[in-house]
Amino acid sequence: MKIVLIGYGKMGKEIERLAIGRGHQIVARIDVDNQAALSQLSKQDVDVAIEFSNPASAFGNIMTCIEKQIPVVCGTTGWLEQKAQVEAATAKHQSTFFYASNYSIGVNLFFKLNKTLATLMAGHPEYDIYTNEIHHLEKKDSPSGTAITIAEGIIDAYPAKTKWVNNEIPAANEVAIWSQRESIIPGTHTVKYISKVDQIEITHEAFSREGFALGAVIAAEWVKDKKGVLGMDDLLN
Ligand SMILES: NC(=O)C1=CN([C@@H]2O[C@H](COP(=O)(O)OP(=O)(O)OC[C@H]3O[C@@H](n4cnc5c(N)ncnc54)[C@H](OP(=O)(O)O)[C@@H]3O)[C@@H](O)[C@H]2O)C=CC1
Ligand SMILES: O=C(O)C1=N[C@H](C(=O)O)C[C@H](O)C1
Repeated sequence: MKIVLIGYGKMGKEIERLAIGRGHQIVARIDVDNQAALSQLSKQDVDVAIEFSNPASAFGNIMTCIEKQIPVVCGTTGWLEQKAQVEAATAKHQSTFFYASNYSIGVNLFFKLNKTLATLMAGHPEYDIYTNEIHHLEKKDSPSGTAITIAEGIIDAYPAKTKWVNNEIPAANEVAIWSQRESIIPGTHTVKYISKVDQIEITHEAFSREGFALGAVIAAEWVKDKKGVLGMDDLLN
């Protein structure tokens, strides 16, 4: 498979290592110093683009791919207020857009566990809900995309909660996400239910970026001949 990497930072380099190991070819690496190279590519040059850049540049990069009908697998977080525009453009250009806030298989299992736990706990208001994410000091967005997905999962399953807040004391209808930036931590997410007498806690801790990168390459292999707006639920089910 011919892959273009958009964003050649920590994730771009890890994806390159795993993609080459699985027999794929990297035909271009687009980063901040050669952004124009993306507009010169056509769908004949590339099977799929994998986009891990930053919150400010993701939308433009994705739209360029969609307009060229290059299938794009995006992992960049912190830009999702523009996702509806991307979905409309995908339909208009009969193109392909795959998105996940987290490509790790373990985290996607954790998302399911989180929803099941929230369903159980919805009948036990004596427990307060607490969620926490810890990431390395270079992370640009807060809260993490994964933490937002976790909070949305709780809101779906726990009728008394209708919105999330970040790093502020929550009102009764709010899920608090507490964000922490520390050292080189690849990504740790915790959900706790705390009562006066005990607590229930689930945590996913990534030991490296390998799980994220492998999931993105598997998504690229799966999506290359598909059309429409897709995500991890489509891939894993
Ligand atoms: N969904 C998932 O599973 C995961 C998502 N992520 C997300 O992926 C994104 C990237 O993470 P990470 O690799 O750690 O970040 P890095 O900062 O290490 O890499 C991002 C790279 O993109 C470059 N860049 C900046 N502007 C552009 C542009 N216009 N076009 C192309 N590249 C550009 C940056 O250059 P410069 O540094 O010079 O600005 C940098 O080299 C983040 O949003 C992060 O939250 C991360 C891990 C897993
Ligand atoms: O920036 C990161 O590093 C990560 N970002 C994603 C997020 O915001 O959830 C996924 C992972 O936690 C690593």
